[in-house]
Amino acid sequence: MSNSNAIPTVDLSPFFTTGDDEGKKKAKDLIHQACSTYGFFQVVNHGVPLELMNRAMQVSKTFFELPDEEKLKSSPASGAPLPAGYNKQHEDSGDRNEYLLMFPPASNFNVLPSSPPEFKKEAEELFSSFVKTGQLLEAIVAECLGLPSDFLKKFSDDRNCDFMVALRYFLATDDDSNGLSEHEDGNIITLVLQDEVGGLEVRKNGEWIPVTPTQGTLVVNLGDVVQVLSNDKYKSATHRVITTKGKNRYSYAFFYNLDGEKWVEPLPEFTTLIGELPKYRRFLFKDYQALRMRNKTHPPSRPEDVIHITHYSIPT
Ligand SMILES: O=C(O)CCC(=O)C(=O)O
Ligand SMILES: [Fe+2]
Repeated sequence: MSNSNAIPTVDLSPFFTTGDDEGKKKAKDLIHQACSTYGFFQVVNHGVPLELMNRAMQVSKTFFELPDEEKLKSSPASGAPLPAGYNKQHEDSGDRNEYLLMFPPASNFNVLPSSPPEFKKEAEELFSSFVKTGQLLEAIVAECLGLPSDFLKKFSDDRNCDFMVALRYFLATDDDSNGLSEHEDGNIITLVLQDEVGGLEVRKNGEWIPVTPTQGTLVVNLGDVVQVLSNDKYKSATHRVITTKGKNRYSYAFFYNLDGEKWVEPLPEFTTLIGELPKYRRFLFKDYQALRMRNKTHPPSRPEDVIHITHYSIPT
């Protein structure tokens, strides 16, 4: 892999001290470059303690290694906006993984495993730590876009909509290595903690670039909401996960998300105020989230019928 294709790693430590304007500028330049082209970067010194990441990864492994009947005790209850609890992908979905989805620790929707006993504590602590990093990144991304640092926070600050998924990917076989099909995330910003197995790939200039795991590093990608608000100035990253023979991949994905009642559309700063036409029509975020859920629960037989953000594109 040539250096020009490496996913940049950004040191966030300047944002945890005062006075390091040079360091902040360097970080923002890197983030701006990555977000303008393909929407993916990695961060170090992001505020999530290494010890916590390791403990959370360990409890996830212990949970997923339990027999199915034990895991199924955490099956989702009905009525939640997303299936909070343990889920195995349908055979026909093509995605070879199982996952446990959770909302913020205080949510009544959560169905967290009682085994291993430490699962709840570690996962909740990881969640809360991810929220803080998400808030920091939200402010940085706003500034990189040339907006006030509290712009996205003012746009939507309902942290009850955030969710986190602990994932286990199955082993690759001779003819199947599809862990998670190529997609873009629908939210604002996603954080991924991956183990040492690898398999996450991002599409850049038509090529799939592996995001090589490094201890202590978090992967960051932008979601569709930022792409729409910025009228395509920043990209929602296209990514996928490839499975590995003989090794399960474990990861946590944290979705810094939007209040479902919010209307999303290109901001005037990226349209009327600079003389550009909007590339998307406005939509209610919960409608988009429901369409995306339907993609998963009732996968269309033809790939071109899967709903992406282009569903709201205005033809030029
Ligand atoms: O497991 C990963 O590394 C990525 C997960 C992901 O892309 C997703 O859940 O949307
Ligand atoms: Fe994703």
